[in-house]
Amino acid sequence: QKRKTKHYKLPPGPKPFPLVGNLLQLGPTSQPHITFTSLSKTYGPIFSLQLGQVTTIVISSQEYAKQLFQNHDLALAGRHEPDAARVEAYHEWSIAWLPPGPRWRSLRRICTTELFTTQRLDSYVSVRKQKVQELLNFISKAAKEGTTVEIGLAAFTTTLNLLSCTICSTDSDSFDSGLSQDFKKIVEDVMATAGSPNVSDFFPVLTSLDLQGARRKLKHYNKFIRHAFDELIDSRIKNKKEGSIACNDLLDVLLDSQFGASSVQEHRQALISILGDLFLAGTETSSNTVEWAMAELLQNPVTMAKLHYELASVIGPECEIEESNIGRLPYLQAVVKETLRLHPPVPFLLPRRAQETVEFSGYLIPEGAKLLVNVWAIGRDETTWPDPLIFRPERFLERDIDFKGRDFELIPFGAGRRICPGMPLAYRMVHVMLGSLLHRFEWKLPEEAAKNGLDMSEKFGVTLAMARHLKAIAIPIPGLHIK
Ligand code: HEM
Repeated sequence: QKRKTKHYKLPPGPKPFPLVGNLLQLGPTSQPHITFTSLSKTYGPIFSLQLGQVTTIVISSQEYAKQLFQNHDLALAGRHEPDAARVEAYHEWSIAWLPPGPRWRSLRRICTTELFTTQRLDSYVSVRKQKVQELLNFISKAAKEGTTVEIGLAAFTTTLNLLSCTICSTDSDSFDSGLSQDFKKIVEDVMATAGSPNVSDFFPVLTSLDLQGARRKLKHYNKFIRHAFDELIDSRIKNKKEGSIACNDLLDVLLDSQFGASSVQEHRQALISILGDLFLAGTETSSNTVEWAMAELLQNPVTMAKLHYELASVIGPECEIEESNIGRLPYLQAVVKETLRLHPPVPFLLPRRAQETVEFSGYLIPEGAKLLVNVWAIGRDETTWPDPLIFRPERFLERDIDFKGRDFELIPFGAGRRICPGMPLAYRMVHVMLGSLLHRFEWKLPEEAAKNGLDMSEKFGVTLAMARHLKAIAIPIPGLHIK
């Protein structure tokens, strides 16, 4: 390999200093997606950085993303898991952080065949419908009482319930218990901690010092998460022993599979990591999408009116939006795509590791290098998107572009073998939640936000959240009555 690639060089980038590499030039950045986008304007759509001991290659254009997924997907499909993901060996059974070996394949296969097939997802449609109805009832109550709705939290609670009834046939929370608020805080903090630049990741020799306290924080959160899943698993095992009717859901399948675990403890560790992956990866991403979409709609009344019109004419006042209706709502789909373009919930695809040295479009990607795909930059690239900063869903009515991993200018779920396996469920949840909020209610901003403008700043982590959570006032649409 070395002989074959000796004529190639790393992609261009700022000259590194000894030992620290380019770390000092980057400065303390709390928004790496923005910093890296401006670097791409200087060094081009593929550039390299030496971040401490780690050679890092950053891709910021659809052309290079296409190269990656079409020509080098396997060689570059390893993961550069952050040190934070290694706490209590979480990464050893995590679909998100495992390298693409037999263990990753078997865990991913179980999830895709037992959870995300159309047939499996269809079998839980009516339970999910019930959960969306609870969301509408909650908002209806807030509208009657004249209180503002924290959109992200309402969407998060619903997502949590939609996921838990699909994965383990249980309700996680009701709207007034406060549990989902605690869980949301934990997921937000885990995402921010795992995604933030960490000295331990740049200098693996310093890992044991945990200079930024990331391990300590994650240990604390793990305790809460582990406790919640332990309770869930123990109660299912007890029910099974007592002869209760099998739920035949993913949790039953996971309990019955060994997937190579060599002891009871290891099996439990595997269950915690898999459930952790699904709940952590599935909640914030989906609820943030609804929150960003609502924030954009509230600032674009004409777009909101068009969406109201589509929902009123296609669904009508008597019916609720169902998952099977999504295909008949092209404007709703365009609004979701436009939201995912401007506000990709995962701004960088999860960091990849070169499993071997690769010649990549005339450049060298050395074995072990870290590869980042800046989805945020690709969605705002002015050579692809006219007026990229304007929220204009119509662009997706004019061009046939989808986010399923074939159109590399829109890859909020990634592409290739590591594409998000939860996409089919996220697709249903996000469209139905957003569509229902708009079908049943008019929305306005509280006075202060209406006067001063909405704060659209971002909080960076593995996921990209609104730094100030969106609050809005719901007004029931006349003539529509929530049951
Ligand atoms: C709008 C919602 C969502 C978005 C935008 C999203 C996006 C992503 C992205 C960008 C990745 C990384 C892909 C890569 O590195 O190439 C990913 C991975 C993953 N997502 Fe999602 N996701 C969403 C919802 C969900 C849901 C609902 C679930 C499950 C319940 C889920 C489970 C996962 C898992 C397990 C992985 C790791 C896959 C692997 O590394 O093999 N996601 N997601």
